[in-house]
Amino acid sequence: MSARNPGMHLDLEWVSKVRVNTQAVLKRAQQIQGRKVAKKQWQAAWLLKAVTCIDLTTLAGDDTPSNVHRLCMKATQPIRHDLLKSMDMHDKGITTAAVCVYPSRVADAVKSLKAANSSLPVASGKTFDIAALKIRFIPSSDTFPERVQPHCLTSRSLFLILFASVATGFPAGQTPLKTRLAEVQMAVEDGAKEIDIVINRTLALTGQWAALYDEIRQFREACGNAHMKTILAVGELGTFTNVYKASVVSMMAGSDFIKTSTGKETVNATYPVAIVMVRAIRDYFLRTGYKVGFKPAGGIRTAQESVVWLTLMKEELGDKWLNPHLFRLGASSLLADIERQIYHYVTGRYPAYHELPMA
Ligand SMILES: O=C[C@H](O)COP(=O)(O)O
Repeated sequence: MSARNPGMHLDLEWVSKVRVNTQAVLKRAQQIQGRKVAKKQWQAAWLLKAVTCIDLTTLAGDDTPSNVHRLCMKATQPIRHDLLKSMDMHDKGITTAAVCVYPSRVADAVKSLKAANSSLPVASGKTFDIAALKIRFIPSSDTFPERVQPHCLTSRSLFLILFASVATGFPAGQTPLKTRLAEVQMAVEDGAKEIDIVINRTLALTGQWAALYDEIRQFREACGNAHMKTILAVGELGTFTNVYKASVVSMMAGSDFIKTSTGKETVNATYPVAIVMVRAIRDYFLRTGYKVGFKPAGGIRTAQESVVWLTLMKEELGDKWLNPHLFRLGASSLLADIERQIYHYVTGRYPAYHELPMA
Protein backbone atom coordinates (compact mmCIF):
# COMPACT_ATOMS: atom_id res chain seq x y z
CA MET A 1 0.00 0.00 0.00
CA SER A 2 1.33 3.45 -0.83
CA ALA A 3 1.91 6.10 1.84
CA ARG A 4 -1.04 8.20 2.88
CA ASN A 5 -1.31 11.59 1.15
CA PRO A 6 -0.14 14.18 3.72
CA GLY A 7 -1.34 17.09 1.58
CA MET A 8 0.77 20.11 0.66
CA HIS A 9 0.67 23.90 0.85
CA LEU A 10 -2.13 25.53 -1.11
CA ASP A 11 -0.70 26.28 -4.55
CA LEU A 12 -3.08 28.97 -5.80
CA GLU A 13 -1.06 29.45 -8.98
CA TRP A 14 -1.83 25.86 -10.00
CA VAL A 15 -5.49 26.38 -9.15
CA SER A 16 -5.84 29.66 -11.03
CA LYS A 17 -4.16 28.43 -14.23
CA VAL A 18 -6.51 25.48 -14.76
CA ARG A 19 -8.46 25.28 -18.03
CA VAL A 20 -10.35 22.13 -19.02
CA ASN A 21 -10.99 21.26 -22.68
CA THR A 22 -14.62 20.18 -22.54
CA GLN A 23 -14.74 18.61 -26.01
CA ALA A 24 -11.65 16.51 -25.33
CA VAL A 25 -13.12 15.32 -22.03
CA LEU A 26 -16.42 14.32 -23.62
CA LYS A 27 -14.65 12.49 -26.45
CA ARG A 28 -12.44 10.54 -24.05
CA ALA A 29 -15.46 9.57 -21.93
CA GLN A 30 -17.25 8.28 -25.04
CA GLN A 31 -14.19 6.24 -26.06
CA ILE A 32 -14.09 4.51 -22.68
CA GLN A 33 -17.82 3.77 -22.68
CA GLY A 34 -17.45 2.28 -26.17
CA ARG A 35 -14.90 -0.37 -25.16
CA LYS A 36 -15.84 -3.96 -25.97
CA VAL A 37 -17.34 -5.66 -22.93
CA ALA A 38 -15.57 -8.73 -21.53
CA LYS A 39 -17.58 -11.96 -21.60
CA LYS A 40 -17.83 -15.24 -19.68
CA GLN A 41 -15.09 -15.89 -17.12
CA TRP A 42 -13.37 -12.62 -17.98
CA GLN A 43 -16.54 -10.75 -17.15
CA ALA A 44 -17.02 -12.76 -13.96
CA ALA A 45 -13.48 -11.84 -12.89
CA TRP A 46 -14.06 -8.14 -13.48
CA LEU A 47 -17.34 -8.31 -11.59
CA LEU A 48 -15.75 -9.98 -8.58
CA LYS A 49 -13.09 -7.32 -8.67
CA ALA A 50 -15.83 -4.68 -8.68
CA VAL A 51 -17.45 -6.32 -5.63
CA THR A 52 -14.24 -5.97 -3.63
CA CYS A 53 -14.21 -2.24 -4.43
CA ILE A 54 -17.79 -1.47 -3.37
CA ASP A 55 -18.59 0.81 -0.46
CA LEU A 56 -21.94 -0.80 0.28
CA THR A 57 -24.06 2.13 1.28
CA THR A 58 -27.28 3.00 3.03
CA LEU A 59 -27.94 6.70 3.54
CA ALA A 60 -31.64 7.05 4.09
CA GLY A 61 -33.84 8.83 6.60
CA ASP A 62 -35.49 5.52 7.48
CA ASP A 63 -32.25 3.63 8.23
CA THR A 64 -32.59 1.47 11.34
CA PRO A 65 -30.28 -0.89 13.23
CA SER A 66 -31.94 -3.81 11.43
CA ASN A 67 -31.40 -2.59 7.88
CA VAL A 68 -27.83 -1.59 8.76
CA HIS A 69 -27.40 -5.12 10.13
CA ARG A 70 -28.72 -6.58 6.90
CA LEU A 71 -26.31 -4.38 4.92
CA CYS A 72 -23.40 -5.61 7.01
CA MET A 73 -24.41 -9.24 6.46
CA LYS A 74 -24.50 -8.60 2.75
CA ALA A 75 -21.11 -6.89 2.87
CA THR A 76 -19.52 -9.92 4.49
CA GLN A 77 -21.15 -12.38 2.06
CA PRO A 78 -21.82 -10.27 -1.04
CA ILE A 79 -22.23 -13.18 -3.46
CA ARG A 80 -24.09 -16.40 -2.65
CA HIS A 81 -21.68 -19.03 -1.34
CA ASP A 82 -22.64 -21.74 -3.86
CA LEU A 83 -22.06 -19.34 -6.76
CA LEU A 84 -18.59 -18.51 -5.47
CA LYS A 85 -17.92 -22.21 -4.94
CA SER A 86 -18.71 -22.94 -8.59
CA MET A 87 -15.98 -20.47 -9.50
CA ASP A 88 -13.61 -21.84 -6.87
CA MET A 89 -13.72 -18.45 -5.18
CA HIS A 90 -15.60 -19.42 -2.00
CA ASP A 91 -12.50 -19.46 0.20
CA LYS A 92 -10.90 -16.28 -1.09
CA GLY A 93 -12.60 -14.00 1.39
CA ILE A 94 -14.57 -11.95 -1.12
CA THR A 95 -16.32 -9.12 0.73
CA THR A 96 -17.14 -5.55 -0.18
CA ALA A 97 -14.50 -2.95 0.67
CA ALA A 98 -16.59 -1.14 3.27
CA VAL A 99 -20.04 -0.36 4.50
CA CYS A 100 -21.01 3.31 4.47
CA VAL A 101 -23.68 4.79 6.76
CA TYR A 102 -24.75 8.00 8.52
CA PRO A 103 -22.82 8.91 11.70
CA SER A 104 -25.74 7.92 13.92
CA ARG A 105 -25.66 4.41 12.49
CA VAL A 106 -21.88 3.79 12.82
CA ALA A 107 -22.30 2.11 16.21
CA ASP A 108 -24.93 -0.25 14.70
CA ALA A 109 -22.58 -1.13 11.84
CA VAL A 110 -19.69 -1.82 14.19
CA LYS A 111 -21.89 -4.10 16.32
CA SER A 112 -23.26 -5.99 13.31
CA LEU A 113 -19.92 -6.48 11.62
CA LYS A 114 -18.43 -7.66 14.88
CA ALA A 115 -21.14 -10.33 15.11
CA ALA A 116 -20.81 -11.24 11.43
CA ASN A 117 -17.07 -11.58 11.52
CA SER A 118 -17.08 -13.77 14.60
CA SER A 119 -19.37 -16.25 12.83
CA LEU A 120 -17.39 -16.34 9.59
CA PRO A 121 -14.53 -18.61 8.72
CA VAL A 122 -11.33 -16.61 8.60
CA ALA A 123 -10.07 -16.19 5.06
CA SER A 124 -6.48 -16.90 4.14
CA GLY A 125 -5.82 -18.21 7.63
CA LYS A 126 -5.27 -14.68 8.94
CA THR A 127 -7.13 -12.38 11.27
CA PHE A 128 -6.57 -8.74 11.96
CA ASP A 129 -7.42 -7.02 15.18
CA ILE A 130 -8.85 -3.56 14.65
CA ALA A 131 -10.84 -1.62 17.22
CA ALA A 132 -11.03 -4.81 19.31
CA LEU A 133 -12.74 -6.67 16.46
CA LYS A 134 -11.56 -9.74 14.64
CA ILE A 135 -12.00 -8.80 11.03
CA ARG A 136 -11.07 -11.02 8.14
CA PHE A 137 -8.92 -10.00 5.25
CA ILE A 138 -10.10 -10.12 1.71
CA PRO A 139 -7.76 -10.41 -1.22
CA SER A 140 -7.24 -7.74 -3.79
CA SER A 141 -4.95 -8.03 -6.77
CA ASP A 142 -2.29 -5.39 -7.31
CA THR A 143 -2.59 -5.90 -11.01
CA PHE A 144 -5.61 -6.80 -13.03
CA PRO A 145 -4.76 -7.93 -16.55
CA GLU A 146 -7.23 -7.56 -19.43
CA ARG A 147 -7.73 -11.29 -19.59
CA VAL A 148 -7.91 -12.93 -16.22
CA GLN A 149 -9.53 -16.03 -14.83
CA PRO A 150 -11.50 -15.56 -11.62
CA HIS A 151 -8.90 -17.49 -9.63
CA CYS A 152 -6.27 -14.87 -10.59
CA LEU A 153 -7.99 -12.48 -8.21
CA THR A 154 -6.24 -14.09 -5.26
CA SER A 155 -3.06 -12.21 -4.65
CA ARG A 156 -0.38 -10.97 -2.35
CA SER A 157 -1.97 -7.87 -0.91
CA LEU A 158 -4.78 -8.20 1.59
CA PHE A 159 -7.54 -5.89 2.58
CA LEU A 160 -10.08 -5.69 5.35
CA ILE A 161 -13.71 -4.68 5.52
CA LEU A 162 -14.15 -1.18 6.91
CA PHE A 163 -16.80 0.99 8.51
CA ALA A 164 -17.26 4.30 6.75
CA SER A 165 -19.42 7.21 7.77
CA VAL A 166 -20.52 10.27 5.92
CA ALA A 167 -20.15 13.51 7.86
CA THR A 168 -19.87 17.32 7.72
CA GLY A 169 -23.55 17.98 7.19
CA PHE A 170 -24.01 15.37 4.45
CA PRO A 171 -25.36 15.85 1.84
CA ALA A 172 -25.60 19.67 1.62
CA GLY A 173 -22.75 20.65 3.96
CA GLN A 174 -24.75 23.69 5.03
CA THR A 175 -24.22 23.48 8.79
CA PRO A 176 -21.77 25.56 10.85
CA LEU A 177 -18.14 24.45 10.66
CA LYS A 178 -18.12 23.67 14.37
CA THR A 179 -21.02 21.23 13.93
CA ARG A 180 -19.43 19.63 10.88
CA LEU A 181 -16.18 19.08 12.75
CA ALA A 182 -18.02 17.64 15.75
CA GLU A 183 -19.76 15.19 13.44
CA VAL A 184 -16.43 13.92 12.12
CA GLN A 185 -15.14 13.48 15.66
CA MET A 186 -18.27 11.61 16.72
CA ALA A 187 -18.07 9.19 13.79
CA VAL A 188 -14.40 8.50 14.50
CA GLU A 189 -15.10 7.93 18.21
CA ASP A 190 -17.88 5.49 17.31
CA GLY A 191 -15.47 3.39 15.27
CA ALA A 192 -15.58 4.70 11.68
CA LYS A 193 -12.32 3.99 9.90
CA GLU A 194 -13.18 6.13 6.91
CA ILE A 195 -15.03 9.43 6.80
CA ASP A 196 -16.77 10.67 3.66
CA ILE A 197 -16.87 14.45 4.07
CA VAL A 198 -18.74 16.85 1.79
CA ILE A 199 -17.12 20.06 0.66
CA ASN A 200 -18.64 23.48 1.14
CA ARG A 201 -19.99 24.16 -2.36
CA THR A 202 -20.61 27.83 -1.56
CA LEU A 203 -16.86 28.33 -1.13
CA ALA A 204 -16.09 26.48 -4.37
CA LEU A 205 -18.71 28.33 -6.41
CA THR A 206 -17.49 31.72 -5.18
CA GLY A 207 -13.84 30.90 -5.80
CA GLN A 208 -12.84 30.96 -2.12
CA TRP A 209 -10.24 28.23 -2.58
CA ALA A 210 -8.12 29.21 0.41
CA ALA A 211 -11.13 29.02 2.73
CA LEU A 212 -12.12 25.66 1.22
CA TYR A 213 -8.56 24.37 1.70
CA ASP A 214 -8.60 25.48 5.37
CA GLU A 215 -11.90 23.71 6.07
CA ILE A 216 -10.79 20.45 4.47
CA ARG A 217 -7.48 20.64 6.37
CA GLN A 218 -9.46 20.86 9.62
CA PHE A 219 -11.60 17.88 8.63
CA ARG A 220 -8.47 15.90 7.88
CA GLU A 221 -7.11 16.73 11.31
CA ALA A 222 -10.39 15.68 12.94
CA CYS A 223 -10.27 12.37 11.04
CA GLY A 224 -6.97 11.43 12.69
CA ASN A 225 -6.09 7.93 11.55
CA ALA A 226 -9.41 7.48 9.76
CA HIS A 227 -9.05 7.94 6.02
CA MET A 228 -10.84 10.88 4.49
CA LYS A 229 -12.85 10.71 1.28
CA THR A 230 -13.76 14.17 0.05
CA ILE A 231 -17.07 14.47 -1.78
CA LEU A 232 -17.08 17.26 -4.36
CA ALA A 233 -20.80 17.05 -5.25
CA VAL A 234 -19.79 17.59 -8.88
CA GLY A 235 -23.40 18.02 -10.01
CA GLU A 236 -23.43 21.33 -8.13
CA LEU A 237 -20.03 22.70 -9.19
CA GLY A 238 -21.17 24.07 -12.53
CA THR A 239 -18.11 23.56 -14.74
CA PHE A 240 -15.36 21.00 -15.39
CA THR A 241 -12.85 23.70 -14.47
CA ASN A 242 -14.43 24.03 -11.02
CA VAL A 243 -14.38 20.23 -10.67
CA TYR A 244 -10.65 20.14 -11.46
CA LYS A 245 -9.94 23.03 -9.06
CA ALA A 246 -11.97 21.47 -6.25
CA SER A 247 -10.16 18.15 -6.88
CA VAL A 248 -6.66 19.60 -6.55
CA VAL A 249 -7.57 21.79 -3.56
CA SER A 250 -9.03 18.73 -1.81
CA MET A 251 -5.88 16.73 -2.48
CA MET A 252 -3.61 19.58 -1.38
CA ALA A 253 -5.61 19.64 1.87
CA GLY A 254 -4.78 15.97 2.49
CA SER A 255 -7.69 13.92 1.12
CA ASP A 256 -7.07 10.19 0.85
CA PHE A 257 -9.78 9.86 -1.79
CA ILE A 258 -11.78 12.28 -3.88
CA LYS A 259 -15.37 11.25 -4.48
CA THR A 260 -17.79 12.51 -7.11
CA SER A 261 -21.13 12.81 -5.36
CA THR A 262 -23.35 12.22 -2.39
CA GLY A 263 -25.93 10.36 -4.46
CA LYS A 264 -28.42 13.09 -3.50
CA GLU A 265 -27.63 15.65 -6.22
CA THR A 266 -29.61 15.74 -9.45
CA VAL A 267 -26.48 14.76 -11.41
CA ASN A 268 -24.12 12.34 -9.70
CA ALA A 269 -21.23 10.21 -11.03
CA THR A 270 -20.72 10.69 -14.77
CA TYR A 271 -17.82 9.47 -16.91
CA PRO A 272 -16.82 12.94 -18.23
CA VAL A 273 -16.57 14.36 -14.73
CA ALA A 274 -14.60 11.30 -13.69
CA ILE A 275 -12.09 11.95 -16.48
CA VAL A 276 -11.51 15.43 -15.07
CA MET A 277 -11.08 14.11 -11.52
CA VAL A 278 -8.74 11.24 -12.39
CA ARG A 279 -6.61 13.58 -14.53
CA ALA A 280 -6.32 15.81 -11.46
CA ILE A 281 -5.30 12.74 -9.43
CA ARG A 282 -2.67 11.91 -12.07
CA ASP A 283 -1.34 15.49 -12.07
CA TYR A 284 -1.19 15.49 -8.27
CA PHE A 285 0.70 12.18 -8.30
CA LEU A 286 3.20 13.49 -10.88
CA ARG A 287 3.78 16.59 -8.79
CA THR A 288 3.92 15.07 -5.29
CA GLY A 289 4.46 11.32 -5.70
CA TYR A 290 1.31 10.61 -3.62
CA LYS A 291 -1.49 8.42 -4.93
CA VAL A 292 -4.96 9.67 -4.07
CA GLY A 293 -7.92 7.32 -4.50
CA PHE A 294 -11.04 7.86 -6.57
CA LYS A 295 -14.63 7.04 -5.64
CA PRO A 296 -17.46 7.51 -8.12
CA ALA A 297 -20.78 7.40 -6.27
CA GLY A 298 -24.43 8.00 -6.92
CA GLY A 299 -26.64 6.32 -9.48
CA ILE A 300 -24.29 3.41 -10.24
CA ARG A 301 -26.69 0.51 -10.57
CA THR A 302 -25.60 -2.03 -13.20
CA ALA A 303 -22.85 -4.62 -13.42
CA GLN A 304 -21.93 -3.30 -16.85
CA GLU A 305 -21.38 0.20 -15.44
CA SER A 306 -19.07 -1.21 -12.78
CA VAL A 307 -16.89 -2.71 -15.54
CA VAL A 308 -16.80 0.63 -17.38
CA TRP A 309 -15.64 2.30 -14.15
CA LEU A 310 -12.87 -0.28 -13.73
CA THR A 311 -11.87 0.21 -17.37
CA LEU A 312 -11.72 3.96 -16.87
CA MET A 313 -9.41 3.53 -13.88
CA LYS A 314 -7.20 1.04 -15.69
CA GLU A 315 -6.85 3.22 -18.78
CA GLU A 316 -6.47 6.57 -17.04
CA LEU A 317 -4.44 5.71 -13.95
CA GLY A 318 -3.17 2.18 -14.54
CA ASP A 319 -3.36 -1.14 -12.71
CA LYS A 320 -2.01 0.32 -9.46
CA TRP A 321 -5.31 2.13 -8.95
CA LEU A 322 -7.35 -1.04 -9.51
CA ASN A 323 -7.65 -2.05 -5.90
CA PRO A 324 -9.78 -0.96 -2.94
CA HIS A 325 -6.96 1.10 -1.45
CA LEU A 326 -7.30 3.48 -4.37
CA PHE A 327 -10.65 2.80 -5.96
CA ARG A 328 -14.17 2.48 -4.56
CA LEU A 329 -17.61 2.33 -6.07
CA GLY A 330 -20.09 4.06 -3.79
CA ALA A 331 -23.41 2.34 -4.36
CA SER A 332 -26.53 1.23 -2.56
CA SER A 333 -27.98 -1.12 -5.17
CA LEU A 334 -25.20 -2.09 -7.61
CA LEU A 335 -24.38 -5.33 -5.81
CA ALA A 336 -27.78 -6.83 -6.62
CA ASP A 337 -27.15 -6.62 -10.37
CA ILE A 338 -23.59 -7.93 -10.07
CA GLU A 339 -24.83 -10.97 -8.13
CA ARG A 340 -27.52 -11.49 -10.76
CA GLN A 341 -24.96 -11.47 -13.57
CA ILE A 342 -22.70 -13.86 -11.69
CA TYR A 343 -25.70 -16.15 -11.15
CA HIS A 344 -26.24 -16.06 -14.92
CA TYR A 345 -22.57 -16.83 -15.59
CA VAL A 346 -22.67 -19.85 -13.26
CA THR A 347 -26.09 -21.30 -14.12
CA GLY A 348 -26.78 -20.02 -17.63
CA ARG A 349 -30.05 -18.38 -16.58
CA TYR A 350 -31.19 -15.33 -14.65
CA PRO A 351 -32.47 -15.87 -11.09
CA ALA A 352 -36.02 -15.53 -9.89
CA TYR A 353 -36.41 -12.90 -7.17
CA HIS A 354 -36.58 -15.51 -4.38
CA GLU A 355 -33.30 -17.08 -5.51
CA LEU A 356 -31.28 -14.03 -4.45
CA PRO A 357 -33.31 -12.88 -1.45
CA MET A 358 -30.44 -10.89 0.09
CA ALA A 359 -29.72 -8.95 -3.13
O1 LIG B 1 -21.98 7.29 -1.51
C1 LIG B 1 -22.81 6.60 -2.02
C2 LIG B 1 -24.06 7.08 -2.60
O2 LIG B 1 -24.80 7.82 -1.68
C3 LIG B 1 -24.87 5.96 -3.12
O3 LIG B 1 -25.75 6.43 -4.08
P1 LIG B 1 -26.83 5.44 -4.73
O4 LIG B 1 -27.86 5.19 -3.66
O5 LIG B 1 -27.37 6.21 -5.89
O6 LIG B 1 -26.14 4.18 -5.13
